[in-house]
This record gives sequence, structure tokens and C-alpha cells, in this order.
Amino acid sequence: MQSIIDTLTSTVAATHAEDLRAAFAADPQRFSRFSAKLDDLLMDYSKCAVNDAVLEQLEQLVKAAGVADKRDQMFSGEPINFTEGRAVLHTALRNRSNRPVLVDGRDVMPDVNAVLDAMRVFADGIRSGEMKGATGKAITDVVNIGIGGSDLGPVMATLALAPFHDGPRLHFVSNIDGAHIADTLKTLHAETTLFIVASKTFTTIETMTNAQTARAFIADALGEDAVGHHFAAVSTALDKVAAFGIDAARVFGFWDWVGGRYSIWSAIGLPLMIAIGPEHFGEFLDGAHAMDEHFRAAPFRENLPMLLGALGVYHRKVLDYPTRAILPYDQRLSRFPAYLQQLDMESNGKSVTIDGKPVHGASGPVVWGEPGTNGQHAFYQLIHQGTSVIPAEFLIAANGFEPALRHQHELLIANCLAQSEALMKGRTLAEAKSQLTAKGVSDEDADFLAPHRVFSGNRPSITFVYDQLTPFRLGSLIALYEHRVFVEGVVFRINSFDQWGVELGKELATGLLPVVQGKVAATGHDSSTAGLVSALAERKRG
Ligand SMILES: O=P(O)(O)OC[C@H]1O[C@H](O)[C@H](O)[C@@H](O)[C@@H]1O
Repeated sequence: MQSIIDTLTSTVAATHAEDLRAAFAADPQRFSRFSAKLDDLLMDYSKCAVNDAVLEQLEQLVKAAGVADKRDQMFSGEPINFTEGRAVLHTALRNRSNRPVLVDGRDVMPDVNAVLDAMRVFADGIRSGEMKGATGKAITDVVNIGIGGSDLGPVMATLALAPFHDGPRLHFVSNIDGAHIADTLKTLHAETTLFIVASKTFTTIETMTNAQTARAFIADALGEDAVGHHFAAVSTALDKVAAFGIDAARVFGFWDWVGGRYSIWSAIGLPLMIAIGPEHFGEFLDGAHAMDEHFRAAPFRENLPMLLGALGVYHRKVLDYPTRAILPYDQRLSRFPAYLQQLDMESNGKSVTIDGKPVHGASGPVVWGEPGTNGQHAFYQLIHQGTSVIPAEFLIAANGFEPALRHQHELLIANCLAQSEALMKGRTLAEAKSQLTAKGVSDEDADFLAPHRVFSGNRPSITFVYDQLTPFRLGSLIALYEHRVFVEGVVFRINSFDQWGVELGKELATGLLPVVQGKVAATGHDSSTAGLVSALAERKRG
């Protein structure tokens, strides 16, 4: 595999002599040759430094890494998350074909469907007002208490699908910072509020602490007996949920073969289902399933996740670009970059291979972003003229949901396309100078000012275009990115499905709490940590 990467690197060295502007000028078919689609979802990667030779090499790299075999192992329930001895089956949660999926010889589909049915009944009960609070009032506000994968998916998707939101208001509390729950509770009435405690493990300190605060909010306002009417839970740890005191009829399970950052398709999606209704939630699953089927069957040059993963590897490992920007031109996708940050960085932020050896070269990139057009007025400067090349991924729908504001949507589209065009084309010194002189700037001043107005261009981007951000399309986009992370992880030869890197901070926080509380001396901690503990203690009031 290393030899393919080396060949690729030299192919790239050769192709880089030719810049993107020249490539577009030389080949009027470049867009159609380097784009692919699934239904109305189009992926244009013609503004990346690829040609047929590079794509052939990338295809070979994906083949040599064994991506197709690993993919099939994942879909068929083999324990590919070997450091935790678990299958990786978020795809079973949206397996709308219902074809059996076996884990240890047992079909998981009946359990998956049973939980979906239970979610549907509960969501309908809350949405219709039939399922009431302790004092007989309908639920108007639902608060999801969870963090990481038990928060980011529902937050992102609820915001993304706001045009479909016809259920009660939704709120999300994640941070251990008491400000988060305090600010949320201020706006709520106990009688009409339902809390969903969402935690795969039901041990996460943030979620457990916030859940206790929420419990006290209900108990103080309505009495202990009211608590059961105002809580539901989502977890794989049903025994721990029972110990917390939530009625079994309001507990929705999932399984250890669902990773936290892949759990939006499970009962973790309950708040989304309550917001948009079971039917639209079903369409969200349908969209992901369609992408799964495509990922399993389409040949490399037509396979969106394979191409996106291969280009990710190309940018990170061959061209050595350390980050990538996710730039949705959709305000409702404002949490999509944060969602992808967990999906990608928690999955592929590893430096040990499946053989326990150091990763050769780079693994997953830093993922970041904000919606356009806002980002244009903030950080795009660096993407255009900074010293690092940052591959950008644009997403844009042909249609918004505000027909009366069509002119605003057209401006949004024009801005999105203008950015990728500018990144690709750039502006030469001669162009910068002639633009200045055309404005009446003297020759001497134009010589002085022009270098500041040069854009190198030749900066890569991928653009996704689709009809509209429906539940189906959102489901398919998330699944696309999940599989891209998978493809990259297999090529990096890492386990994308564990997350040991989050453990150490958690352990140290547990040890530091009594020190912060002043119950234990800071001995044994480094002088910076001990110094910070006493600086905070000196400033503590009350
Ligand atoms: O759902 P929970 O068990 O509460 O876990 C919430 C989150 O916490 C952990 O620290 C993991 O890094 C995440 O992958 C997980 O999504």
C-alpha cells in the first residue's frame, strides 16, 4: 500500500505542474468527468487536483487497503471494532429492506423494529397531547439531556429539519457547566416539560449530573410522585436506567454495536422523531439506507462515499493538507460541521494501526467549518490567501423552504459557487495590476499594491448540490460522511470505532474534583495544575 501512496505522490508531483485553471481550459468535459451522483445528489470534485491517473491510483489504493471487504464485514455484523470486541451496525438501524443482520448468529432486525415501534407510539403520544404531564397538561417542551453522540446528532438534525418541525419545542442540555441547564430551565414550566435522558452508557458525568438537576426541578415544583411523568430515557444500559428510577415503559434501548457518534439512527433519535414526527423520521432513515445500498454496490467512479473517502486520503496523506473545512450554504446546517467533527475526529484521530504499530504518516485531518455566507466574512480570508491549503467542502440545495425569499436563495447559491470558483481560479499578479490601473491607480502604486491582491488559486474544493434539505436528503448526507470516514479509516489502517483518547482527561477530572473542592491537597500534580487550582481557590466566592 505504501508503494501505491509513493506512486501517487510522484503522479501528483507531475500533475501539479498543470494547474486547475489550465485543466479546465484544456478539457470542457472536466465537470462531467469528475462528478458523480446518486438521484438528485450531485458531487462535483472537478475542482480537486485529480486526473484519470490519480483516480486510478486512488482506486487501487482503496482496493489494496481492502475497503470493500471491510465494508462487507461491517454490514454483515462482524466484530470489526476489535479493541472493544464489537460489531459496527449503525446501518442495521436504517436497514429498511429488513434483510436479516446477524450478530453472533442472531438476527438483530426484530429488536431494531420493536424499538422503532415503541419510539413511534411514545412520539405520537407526546405530539398528540395524549401523553400528559403529572397535572394533566400536554407536553409543550422536550429537553434532551445528553452529550457527544447523545447530543450532537439530535441537535444538528432538529435544526436542519426545522421546516418539518411540527411537534413540541425542543431544547438540548449537554455541558456540565450549570449555566447550560440553568438558562434552559428558566424558560420552562415543570408541568409541561418532558426530559429525555440520553446516554449510551448511562454513566457520563455531565448527563447524570444534569439529569439530577432536572429531576430536582420537577420534584421541587410538582412533588416526587410527578417525576415519572416527566422523564424518559435512552440507553444501552437498561439496569442503570432502572436504578435512576425511570419507568421501564419510557425507556428506549439500543445496543453496544451502535457507536455513540453513529447513534442518531437509534433511539437517540427520539427527540428528532418527536419534533418532526415518525413519518419524516422514517424518511430520514430511508435516505441513509439509500446511501448504504449505493455504498455497497456502486463501482468506484460512481460511488460517492468511496470517492469522498479516497479524495480525503489524497488530500491528507498524499498532499499533506492537515485540515478540511465543511462549509454548508444552509443556515439550518449550522451544527453540521460540529457533528462531523465528532464523527470524523473521534473516529480517525488515531495514531496506532490495527497491528498496534505507529501509523505511517498522517491519519484523520482536523475538521472544522461554519455555514456560508457567514464564514466568508470571517475566516475565508485564510482559505483564499493563507499559507496553508485547506480543501473546502461546500453543500448547497437548489431550493430553500421560503418561496417568498427565492431571491435570497439565489444570492446564497451565487455566493457558494463564487467561492469555489475563486478558490480554483485565483487572481494572477497581472490581473490584479490591470484591475488596479483600470480603476485609475498609477502604475507605480499598482505595482506596490498588486501583490496583496493576488490569489494563488488552484485551491481544492468539493461541492454537493441537491434538490432540497429534506429528511431523506439529510439522512443520505450523514450516511455519506459516515462511510467516507470508514473508507479513510480502512486506508489509514486504524480502528475508526473506538475512542480511548477521551479517557485520560475523564480519569484526571475525577481525581481533581476533591482537589478543586479543597478536600485533598494538590500534591502529586504538576506545578502548573497545582498553581491553577490555588489561583481559582483564591478567587472563589461564596
Ligand atoms: O452516550 P454516552 O455514553 O453518555 O456518551 C457520550 C459521549 O461521551 C464519550 O466521552 C465519548 O467520547 C462519545 O463517543 C460519547 O458519544
